Amino acid sequence: MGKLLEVNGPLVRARLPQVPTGEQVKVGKIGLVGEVIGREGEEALIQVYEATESVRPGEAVEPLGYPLSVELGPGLLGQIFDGIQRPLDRILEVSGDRISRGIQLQGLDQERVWHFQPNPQLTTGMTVTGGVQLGAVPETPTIEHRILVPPELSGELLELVGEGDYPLAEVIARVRTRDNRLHDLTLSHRWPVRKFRPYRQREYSVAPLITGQRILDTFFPLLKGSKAAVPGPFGAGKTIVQHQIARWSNADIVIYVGCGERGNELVEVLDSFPQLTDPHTGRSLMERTLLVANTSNMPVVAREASLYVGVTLGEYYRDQGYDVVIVADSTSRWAEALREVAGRLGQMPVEEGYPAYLASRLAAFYERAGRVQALGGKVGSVTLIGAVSPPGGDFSEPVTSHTKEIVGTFWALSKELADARHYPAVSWTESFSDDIPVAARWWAEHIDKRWQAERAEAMTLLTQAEELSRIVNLVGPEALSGTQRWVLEGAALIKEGVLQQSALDPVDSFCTPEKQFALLELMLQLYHRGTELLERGVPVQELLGLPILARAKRCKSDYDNTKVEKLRDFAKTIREEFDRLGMEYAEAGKHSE
Ligand SMILES: Nc1ncnc2c1ncn2[C@@H]1O[C@H](COP(=O)(O)OP(=O)(O)OP(=O)(O)O)[C@@H](O)[C@H]1O
Repeated sequence: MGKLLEVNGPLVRARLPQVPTGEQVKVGKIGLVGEVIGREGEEALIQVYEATESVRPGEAVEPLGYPLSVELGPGLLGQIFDGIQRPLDRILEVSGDRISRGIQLQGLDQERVWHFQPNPQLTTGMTVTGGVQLGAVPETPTIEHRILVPPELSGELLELVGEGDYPLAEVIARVRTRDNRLHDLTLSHRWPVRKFRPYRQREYSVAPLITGQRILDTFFPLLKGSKAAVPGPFGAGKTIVQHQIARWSNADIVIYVGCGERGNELVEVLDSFPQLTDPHTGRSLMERTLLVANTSNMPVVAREASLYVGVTLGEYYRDQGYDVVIVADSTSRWAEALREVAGRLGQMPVEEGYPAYLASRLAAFYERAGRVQALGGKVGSVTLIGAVSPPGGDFSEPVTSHTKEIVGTFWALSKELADARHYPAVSWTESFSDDIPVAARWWAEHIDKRWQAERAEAMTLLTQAEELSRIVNLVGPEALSGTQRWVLEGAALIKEGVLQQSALDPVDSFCTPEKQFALLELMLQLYHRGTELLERGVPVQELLGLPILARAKRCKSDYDNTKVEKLRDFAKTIREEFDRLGMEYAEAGKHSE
């Protein structure tokens, strides 16, 4: 037992000899959750994850003997945890609407029994190592939860229970390590949140995460196992983009970490997620989702822990061979927690009050993304998507600019696009993706070989249009040639017919890769046909007046994902209409000769 010496907001100092940095402690009479973050001689510096009012010097501090860690096992999915893995529904049960402090609750339901099926390939006497699958339980109707030997354990398997129903704490296997120590294994184990879970080797990412959002999948793809950031000024649609990813992406497991965004937004997430259906299975989305949400009564520093809790839970499912997507909202609030702690520790502020280690902490966090071969041999991935909320929408501020250096995909939200009600307001000039070459191989193999070329052509059109719009703003549209005006229309077809996509439109909210490509191809085809006619002397006004242009822009909502063939038929109509127009002009030309 240690003794509290000083309380400084969420940081407290205690006399606590021999307790290592990183260890979890209980602080004060009410037993607040804390973590030792530094030591000076006999004294430990402790970060407390609950409000420390009413805690006084002289009270006890109890070391728990293990680092700040999470409990990993079946029953995680469908849960909503607070930033230190306490289930919110049970917190509310225990304390009512006003969450009291110092509640000790385990992350997982200890009473519930799970139907365990042992791995038939294992026999007693065999040597098992970390990651080997002991068996499995059906966690949800769609996710089989694989029970693995904890990463750092290896030894002789002395016993493995038969098929049956077991609660979490019951011993299901016994292992004797080389030093003759016996280890009882249960359906769950603990893992420290700040330590990445080991794997056998990193693998190249090969497939894009399909989010069903065209601006993301077709224009700025993100591979499964990669890292992305979504920076966005206030109100530019960050939340909707993240919801769309959580809802539609083709990951096996989705983890949403709400660290410190405004309370009402979190309530929105907590209310809306449980009502959503998983489009891939038709079942509740919560069956493959897990939420980690800092409650508003937790101090800012707790945000720091919640991100690590989320990523550790993600790595655990990765080790079972699943593709996991983690959406962190927002890393700016997390960085604010770092700043607050650094300030209280009296560390030298470097950029805008952030400590010098901001960039390295951010990098270390994103480093936990990846596609790996797990210790047990299965391949799984963690894809990290961090929202960033730059104050005033200024992307040069430290968190956004460091994050930009770290991530491979950057989905920059633009206030101007949002103001113009162009949604998703992802800017095509400021966003980037390093994953295009690999994604192109996937698109070529699964959808169409021309994907990369068509994507590049659409981007060129958008860039040309951007420059032409500047001219129009300066000297008016009359200054443009017919071809230039047609370029503007080509870009408008891409913007309105492909990029704009309403999350609220039931037909268009999710777009399959097939339909994404069909739409892109349709718009480019229209543009090419028009260009041909312009070259044959058809005036641009004739083309701009064609009703088929407006129809093409509506195709995204007129044809659902099952009607891609019909969409291609519509493309044929366009060809015919343009051919007819071309013929008419040829005829008219002949007559006038
Ligand atoms: N893809 C979309 N489809 C349709 N509407 C959208 C889309 N994205 C954003 N919107 C509109 O923009 C509004 C603001 O979006 P959202 O709440 O996601 O903004 P935000 O950037 O998260 O805000 P904040 O910065 O306050 O967190 C939504 O209520 C919705 O009307």
